[in-house]
Amino acid sequence: MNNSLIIALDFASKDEVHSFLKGFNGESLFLKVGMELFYKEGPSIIHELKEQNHQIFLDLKLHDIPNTVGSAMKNIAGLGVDLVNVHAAGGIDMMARAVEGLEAGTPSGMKRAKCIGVTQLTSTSEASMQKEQLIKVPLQESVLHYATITKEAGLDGVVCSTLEAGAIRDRLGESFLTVTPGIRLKTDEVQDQVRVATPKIARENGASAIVVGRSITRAENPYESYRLFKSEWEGITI
Ligand SMILES: O=C(O)c1cc(=O)[nH]c(=O)n1[C@@H]1O[C@H](COP(=O)(O)O)[C@@H](O)[C@H]1O
Repeated sequence: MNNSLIIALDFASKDEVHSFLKGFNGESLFLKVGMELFYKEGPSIIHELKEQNHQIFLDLKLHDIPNTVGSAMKNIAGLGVDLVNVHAAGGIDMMARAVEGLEAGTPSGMKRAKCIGVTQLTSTSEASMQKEQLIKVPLQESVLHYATITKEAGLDGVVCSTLEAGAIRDRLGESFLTVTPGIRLKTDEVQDQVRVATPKIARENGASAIVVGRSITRAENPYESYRLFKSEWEGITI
């Protein structure tokens, strides 16, 4: 999990995923399946990707009452994915039930998926958070607070931007995961993201993993783009 580059497979169907992965020559990857793809293809896409030896982050961002999230996680656990997430705003009870559900649903002999809490989405600015969520503290404080209650609930880490990763690490320790989307190369367009940084900054700030979507999936040469992100993330000059 640590030092992973996770590719966000934000595609409309498995056909698009297959043609994307063709360019990677069977390399074992860490792939994120999100709502768009999962709501179209369901569990079959997970089974296929697992058969191809990829690690999987199932990003469904659960946020509901504790009982519903716990039961949903029990079903998700049977899919055998490596990483799942919930919204930390759902609260400590909800997050604790998510982990209980995962534990109850993980088949014996299999490792339970790691569970992380989404703090403030990387598309959220401090101004919009304060105006729309009526959270009247600096954004970093809100993220740190969500991270603290996520740990208290027994989760394995958080989703945050690279800009908060260092402070979370300092407060909650190195083993508490910081999975960071909003990653762009200097020359990339930011699009709908707000709190963005390069893979180099993510590494310098001590992020556990980076999540990269469109800069790789929509690139002219996705494999080339993947190699570029990976080398900057790992600090290797190519
Ligand atoms: O949980 C996530 O993965 C997530 C949380 C967050 O705060 N921001 C965020 O961008 N993501 C996901 O990370 C990916 C980022 O994609 P790109 O902006 O295309 O690189 C998308 O699949 C988002 O759903």
